[in-house]
Amino acid sequence: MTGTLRLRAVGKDFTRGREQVRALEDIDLEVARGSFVCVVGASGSGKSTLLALIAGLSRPTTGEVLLDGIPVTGPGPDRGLVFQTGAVYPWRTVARNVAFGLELLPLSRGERAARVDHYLAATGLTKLRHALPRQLSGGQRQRVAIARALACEPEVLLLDEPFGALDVQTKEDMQLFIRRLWQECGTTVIMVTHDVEEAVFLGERVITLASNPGRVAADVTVPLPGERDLTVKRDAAFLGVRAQIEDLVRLYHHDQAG
Ligand SMILES: Nc1ncnc2c1ncn2[C@@H]1O[C@H](COP(=O)(O)OP(=O)(O)OP(=O)(O)O)[C@@H](O)[C@H]1O
Repeated sequence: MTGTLRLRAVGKDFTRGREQVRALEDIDLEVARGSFVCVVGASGSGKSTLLALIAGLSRPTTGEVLLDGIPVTGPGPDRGLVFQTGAVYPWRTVARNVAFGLELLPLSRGERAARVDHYLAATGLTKLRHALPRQLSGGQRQRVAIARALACEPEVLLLDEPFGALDVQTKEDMQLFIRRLWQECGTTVIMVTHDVEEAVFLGERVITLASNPGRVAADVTVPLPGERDLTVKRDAAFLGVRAQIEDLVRLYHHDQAG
């Protein structure tokens, strides 16, 4: 089906010394174009492995990943990836960081400059365009990484704990920022986080992974309106889903420990 990301019976094994580790098993997932899906689960449940497979940085041992019906065989500009920290080039200015991925695309100089300007404005970084990453706060640096990924206008934006290293206040600012950006850009977003509150606030769907091997334990649709501000975190519906998913993460974590 067009516009959709599909994982079909995806499994991933790693070898660690003489041991075989099954990081993911039998993952079947369909993510519609333009949706916002969060992935939670205990440490080691395979969240980062799942993103790496979708990004094409790693190949599945079994099954396949399909974007618009075409198998993913490597990284590509149709999938942008942002990590927790440090994914900006320290020697490049903000604007040149945002331009980085565009240098590999068949765009004219004018088109490239217009894209950089557009995504600097969308991420509130226009005034900082000549700054170097070391002159920025952690939140600003993450916005540069997100702007750089979005500038390639990917079909899917993959975020791996992008706000995990930020203080609570900055994190909430970034949560509002990424939701607004998602609504403006219409890109599909798949975000891995440890933080269930964050997952419920941001996601239309929250997928919980179980560990050992990593597999889909639950796929919960978040019953909240599209327009959300931070006060929604105090609503009964929000607190109910949050508790439900926290229980699932705990259950499947204990499952693994036991
Ligand atoms: N390159 C690798 N070689 C061997 N084992 C690996 C490799 N990458 C991941 N693993 C194993 O696969 C499993 C899943 O790891 P992964 O990093 O995807 O989990 P995660 O849910 O993202 O964890 P965390 O929340 O701690 O980041 C773990 O058991 C991990 O040790």
